[in-house]
Amino acid sequence: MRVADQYYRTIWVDEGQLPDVQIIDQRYLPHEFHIETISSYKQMAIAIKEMHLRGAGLIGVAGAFGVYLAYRDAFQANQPMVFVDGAITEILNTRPTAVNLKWAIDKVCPRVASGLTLEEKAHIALDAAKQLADHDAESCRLIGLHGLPLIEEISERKKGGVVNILTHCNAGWLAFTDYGSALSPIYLAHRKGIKLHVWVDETRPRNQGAALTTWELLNEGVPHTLIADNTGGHLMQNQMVDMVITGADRIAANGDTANKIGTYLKALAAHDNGIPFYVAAPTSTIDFALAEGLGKIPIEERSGNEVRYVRGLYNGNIVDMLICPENTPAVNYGFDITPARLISGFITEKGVVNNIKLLMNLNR
Ligand SMILES: CSC[C@H]1O[C@H](OP(=O)(O)O)[C@H](O)[C@@H]1O
Repeated sequence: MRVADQYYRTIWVDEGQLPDVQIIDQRYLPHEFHIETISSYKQMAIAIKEMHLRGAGLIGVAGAFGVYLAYRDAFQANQPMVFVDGAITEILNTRPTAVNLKWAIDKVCPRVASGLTLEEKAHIALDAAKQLADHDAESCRLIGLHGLPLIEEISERKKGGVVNILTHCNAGWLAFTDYGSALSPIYLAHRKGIKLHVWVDETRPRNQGAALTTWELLNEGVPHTLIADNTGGHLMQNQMVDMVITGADRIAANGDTANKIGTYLKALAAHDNGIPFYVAAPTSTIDFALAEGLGKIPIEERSGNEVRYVRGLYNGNIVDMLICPENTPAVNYGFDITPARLISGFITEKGVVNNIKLLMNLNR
């Protein structure tokens, strides 16, 4: 994506022998644009856990680069393989819900054959991580292509009138290496001249919608309006939403989908109002080993401080403001499960599918 006339991916390495990893540090957006240099696996594990970067696809790619850094750390400090194994387990445990993390690490690790030096292993892991980053970006580009006809169809039905799309959290460019999942078809439709408007859920507690999705849409010139999380139902009852597109962090084999907390309520409201509800995700987000999602997909619980405080700009400084009495107990479930029956279809890099059988076929 272009930011201030320069093209960026969300994660990359510069030229050179076994380079550091660069990421866009999302904690400061939309107010400041920071790039963080990641120089060790430990730093990468912290970046994933503390959400310097986030979004299922990007978490996966970052995990892959974390494996590379673990080999590089071991090579540079002359550590045994047990160090690398421990590092990989640590990276795997940073965020439990997005299955892309395991998917990516499972892709990189078998590529590193035993019998090689640690330096050679680091080079192989680096190449594998770079390939996964390219794969992630290409998958998202294809999600855009496959999702586009769904928007075009509504536009045609409305005789070129504005297509109103509601989205939750940030499933855009920032959540992947490039393009995004839910936002990818929206960007493509906008570039093709289709009139559209996006309702952006603020997405408490961390406000990925308010902070990140609005920033992305503004950058791309896509008309949008920020709404409080509780507004969607009212908009849907009043014919102000034509479709909902969200991302996903893990899709079970029956189609049950984990996504940012609050997604389920949007799906219920969409169902009640006959509004199509699509989940856009690469097939790396499908957990084919998990028969169903309800009660089975691990739900990340984060610090209650993310609920007690809200981050914002005050007098030119980024500050966290307490919004309740100090020490008020707060619970912070990061995700909820939307049952498959509420989902109209899945927009993947292999096409749009709406039933379990077709979803399973994508694994071939
Ligand atoms: C890959 S879709 C983006 C996805 O990421 C969000 O979670 P988080 O910001 O906690 O990483 C959310 O569920 C979005 O839909």
